[in-house]
Amino acid sequence: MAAAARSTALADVSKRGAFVRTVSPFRKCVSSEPDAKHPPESQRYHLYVSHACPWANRAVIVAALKKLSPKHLSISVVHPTWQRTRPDDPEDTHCGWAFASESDAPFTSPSGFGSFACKDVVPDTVNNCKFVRDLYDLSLSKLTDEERSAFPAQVRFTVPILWDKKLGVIVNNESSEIIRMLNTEFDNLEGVDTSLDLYPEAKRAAIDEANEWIYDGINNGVYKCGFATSQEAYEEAYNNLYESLNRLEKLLTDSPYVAGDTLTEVDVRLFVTLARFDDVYTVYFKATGGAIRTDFPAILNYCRRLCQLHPEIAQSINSEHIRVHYYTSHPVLNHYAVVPIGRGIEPFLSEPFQPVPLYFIPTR
Ligand SMILES: N[C@@H](CCC(=O)N[C@@H](CS)C(=O)NCC(=O)O)C(=O)O
Repeated sequence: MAAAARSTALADVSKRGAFVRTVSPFRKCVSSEPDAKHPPESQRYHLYVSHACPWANRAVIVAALKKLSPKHLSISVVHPTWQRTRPDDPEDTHCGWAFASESDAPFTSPSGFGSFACKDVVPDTVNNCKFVRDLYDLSLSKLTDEERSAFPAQVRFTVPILWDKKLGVIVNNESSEIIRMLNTEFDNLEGVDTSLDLYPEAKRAAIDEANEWIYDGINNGVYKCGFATSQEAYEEAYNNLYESLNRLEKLLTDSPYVAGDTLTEVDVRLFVTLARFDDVYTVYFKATGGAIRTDFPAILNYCRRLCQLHPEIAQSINSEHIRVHYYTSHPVLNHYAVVPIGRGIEPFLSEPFQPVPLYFIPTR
């Protein structure tokens, strides 16, 4: 059965060494339509996230911007360092996200190195699980035979997860869909910011178009660089990444947000990758062609605008979890779990942002 699949995204590599992301299998929706299986209700749903994970960071930002969390939506935050998820079974070497309490002893890396504090973590008070994998097992055990047969053979135990506390199942584990639900489906609950629409009708075509090249070149593009297992696949991903960043630099020289003059979901989806770029992707994922704070002034200016005008975005960044996770969780990439000293993006965001167009180019 699907729950038996025990590897992680690092194993998702094609014959020619290119990273190919596995499709998220839980794709139900919270919906305000009559008779919906998962109707919007205050405190019915729970978000499982990692502060290190860019995909989960999207959900944390949208929940905060819409004023859904913590009043209507509760959240658990895993420890940044992956652990053996079946430590008593020598045959089962899967490593993945683990829950912890702040009072727990520090974790070591899966290869047994380092000491990483249980700081800024929130345990699983909904299901009392020790590992994110356990949540998938719980939810998979409730599938009907028909549903199970439609499930992929390989299930990755990923975050974010949107969990239905009433039915005891995962609703959805795909961040791009979770943020759309958070954006609209809870708007009837008290105190939710209904004036904020991150996917407005009039901008949908522009948002969809930008999401596509930004996902391929940048969000998933950094992973294609970092998880490639052949020179050819890495170089292809690298070229695509820097072509996309140059395209973005040009766009943001003239535009305050990616899709014009207001914040939309494309900015949230993009920012979470930019926030990890300099401390992690330039080193760990071999993105050596330029860093945001030194080589992309318009992108840096845009990050400042996002964080200063939308403080929920700035508050969602946890540079320590980010660094600790990447450098300690994949022994195959960094066996000794030595974490490079990082400066974090935060100190670079406080300088006032400039209006656009960023550069005045005289016509003669
Ligand atoms: N397409 C998913 C991707 C989520 C994802 O890959 N999350 C990573 C963390 S950055 C994860 O949980 N990986 C666990 C694993 O690969 O086993 C989404 O956008 O929600």
